Amino acid sequence: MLETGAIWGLTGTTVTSFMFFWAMYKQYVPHEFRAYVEKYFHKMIGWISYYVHIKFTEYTEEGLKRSQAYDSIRNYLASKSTTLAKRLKANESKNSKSLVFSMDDHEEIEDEFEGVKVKWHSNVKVTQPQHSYGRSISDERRYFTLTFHRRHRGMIIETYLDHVLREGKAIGLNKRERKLYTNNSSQEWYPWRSGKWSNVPFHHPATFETLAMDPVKKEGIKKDLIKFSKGEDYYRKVGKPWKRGYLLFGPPGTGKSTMIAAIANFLDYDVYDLELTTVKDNSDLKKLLLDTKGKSIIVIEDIDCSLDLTGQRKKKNDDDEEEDGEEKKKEDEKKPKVDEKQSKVTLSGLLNSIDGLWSACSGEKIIVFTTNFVDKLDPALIRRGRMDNHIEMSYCKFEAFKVLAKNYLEIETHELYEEIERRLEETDMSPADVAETLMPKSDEEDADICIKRLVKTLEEEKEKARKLAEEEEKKKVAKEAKKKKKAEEAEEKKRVEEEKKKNKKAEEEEKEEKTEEDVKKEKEQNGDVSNQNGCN
Ligand SMILES: Nc1ncnc2c1ncn2[C@@H]1O[C@H](COP(=O)(O)OP(=O)(O)OP(=O)(O)O)[C@@H](O)[C@H]1O
Ligand SMILES: [Mg+2]
Repeated sequence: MLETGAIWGLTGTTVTSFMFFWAMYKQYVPHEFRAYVEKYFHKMIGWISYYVHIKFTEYTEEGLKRSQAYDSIRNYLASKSTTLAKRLKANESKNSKSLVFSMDDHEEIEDEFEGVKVKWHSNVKVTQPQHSYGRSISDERRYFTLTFHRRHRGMIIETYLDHVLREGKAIGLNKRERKLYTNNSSQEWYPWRSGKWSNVPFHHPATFETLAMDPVKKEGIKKDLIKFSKGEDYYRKVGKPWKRGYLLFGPPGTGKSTMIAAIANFLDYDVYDLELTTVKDNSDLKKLLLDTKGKSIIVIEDIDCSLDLTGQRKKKNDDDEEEDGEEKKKEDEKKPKVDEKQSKVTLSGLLNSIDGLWSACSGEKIIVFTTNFVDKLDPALIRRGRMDNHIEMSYCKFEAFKVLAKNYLEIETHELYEEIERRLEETDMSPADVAETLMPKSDEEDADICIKRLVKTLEEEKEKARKLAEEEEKKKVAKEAKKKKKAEEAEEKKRVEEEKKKNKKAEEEEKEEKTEEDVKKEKEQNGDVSNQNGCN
């Protein structure tokens, strides 16, 4: 019998030799040849092994779309790994108050279901490094492998996997930390990363309760959202993809972005903030949208500025527009220009991405466009069916003011409310400006001071608006006078031209008459001469 020392010695030698050969293999066998060897090695193992392996990759469809099955499995395994795995990964939780553990890369855990044991292995494959601007960066592709005895194949595929996916999804929904995604703008540095999202936790405090707008309109929107979020069967029945488009339009500071945050909080959805100007082309846009999950809001802010999506503008057929031509040109020059080199997304590309065939992938989605200038948009972009619900966010009126006063000052009534109501009807002030005026600027400022400040501001705003209107009126009158003068000058010019023409014609006719008379006289003279000659 071998002694313990001898066994350790033997084992040590075997391990050392193995490590030596492994290092030699890795160093000297070329990469292509290794892939070849590994392929046949796996084939051989398959012939003799009793075990079945199933691979679940992080991205599906040629790496275009994040796999929901992978995410569910990760959640399921994370719930098991705290007790079963030896190596864990720790991340901060939702509120950064505690830690969340998950299975580390290259770690293995065993699970048991209905008396059957299976093994899960987490893998990561690092792609060949890509070189850009002198940097060498590689991409990591993760996947899980499930291993089980082949005699349980039926049960595992039909029952166990269903159980894992269902549990994982439920855990995911429970623990879900909502995210705000934004598309990567660093394509120049990492070109292969274009078409990908990066994210941060979404903690916007806006809710429908704090949103200042007409309560009837607000209720309507809430009902619409609830109907949509519960409408899976209905959408299937009518044969429509489960998505809904919202167009939010109105002047700056009227709460369009705040409304998006309120919708996200109301439905518990993620937000994908799509910056169109950094999307390379239509195909990149498709990739990005394919990589979005269900229960999400896809937002394109200031769609009129994002790209030249205004389609055919109104044809100029108006005198006024001709007059304004130069002013408009100047204004256009002032506007920031979209970098055409950077983004080649077209209107048709965007339309296709909103409701092309593949846009119906991966669950319910809300698409929101915001704009300050709804008239500038191509009608095709905002037609019902694409943008189903058009919501105007307007200047602050009394109902909206009451919400703001309640939020900012915690008051529901005040003796100046009537005056404020009247003044708000007379003045166009955005909720953002009203909110800023209402906000106490120091501990000494109470509700009364803030309300009085608002009344004063409204008065000033009214005066400002009056002066502006006067100036506008003056400009209009000057413009009219200029137009009239121009028309009169043109009329005068026309009259002079016609007069000239008339005179010229008269002169010519006179000349012609004279010539005829001369000819006649000449003839007569000639006749006289010949008669005299004849007589002689
Ligand atoms: N309707 C509103 N209810 C509550 N707060 C509002 C409302 N509108 C504006 N605000 C306040 O004003 C700020 C600016 O509003 P927001 O960014 O939503 O305006 P916007 O319409 O998106 O403007 P822009 O057109 O410039 O993007 C918000 O942070 C919020 O505090
Ligand atoms: Mg905004």
